[in-house]
Amino acid sequence: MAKITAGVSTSHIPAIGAALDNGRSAEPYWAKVFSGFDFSKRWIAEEKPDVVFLVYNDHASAFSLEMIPTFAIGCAESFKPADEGWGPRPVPIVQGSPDLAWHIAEAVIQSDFDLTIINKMDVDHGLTVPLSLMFGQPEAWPCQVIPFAVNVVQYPPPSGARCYALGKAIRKAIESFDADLNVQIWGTGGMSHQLQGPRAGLINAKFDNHFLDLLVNDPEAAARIPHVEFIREAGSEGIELVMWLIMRGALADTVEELHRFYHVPASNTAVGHLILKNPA
Ligand SMILES: O=C(O)c1ccc(O)c(O)c1
Repeated sequence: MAKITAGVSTSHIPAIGAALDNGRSAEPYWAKVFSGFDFSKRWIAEEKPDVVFLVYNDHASAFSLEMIPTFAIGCAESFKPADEGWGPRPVPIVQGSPDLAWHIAEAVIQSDFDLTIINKMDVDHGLTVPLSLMFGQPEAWPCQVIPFAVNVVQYPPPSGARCYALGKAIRKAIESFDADLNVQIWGTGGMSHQLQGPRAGLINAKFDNHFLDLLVNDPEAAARIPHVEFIREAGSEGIELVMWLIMRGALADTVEELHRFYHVPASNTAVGHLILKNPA
């Protein structure tokens, strides 16, 4: 059977992708950001996941105000990097995992979570920046990826509790897939940031670190945080942290924290990163 061996969370700031793509990652400002992923790159090279189930949000690249799925699963054979206004990122095409994705869609929809099935989609920085942070700049991404897009852009986003429960349904679905696959689940976005209005630039390190602690050790409490608290404490885009709850819901109640990194600033946000190992 397929197994979820680990969860990874990371912010997905577009300027990180631009720093890598434009050869600026050694500059002192960016070197500090990338240093938080040195352990992670060594770790994942040994772990060699077959598939990453990657929870992220689209930034009006594949979707728009014309179409806003709350939860959308990518079932295609492959996904091209999106053109976000300055040409597609020079990163490999993402290879999907259609058989597993369709199995998850069937199991999760029949567990009463209504997913939108996506058979054609370009993927933006929300998905490609986490891949770059974890794998660097390879010729081809070393594993298959199932993109799982969550609406955290247009009100109303799903609650943290709903996301946490969805993670549990995703875990059941993956672990009932009859193939010997090493699967990781990643939750991306966050941490505190607000990109517009009088509070633009808001960073709340105390809230972010408390959220990291809760996510690892008391995920039920993290799942009870209401939208208004995320937005008040972590800024309007801090709501992206509900995506980390999908990742956490898909792991065991007790996990081992293998790695943690927290750094301010990267562009307008705090960078948070966790690697959580599922018990064997
Ligand atoms: O400019 C920024 O800091 C920033 C951060 C995260 C995002 O997802 C984004 O679209 C922009």
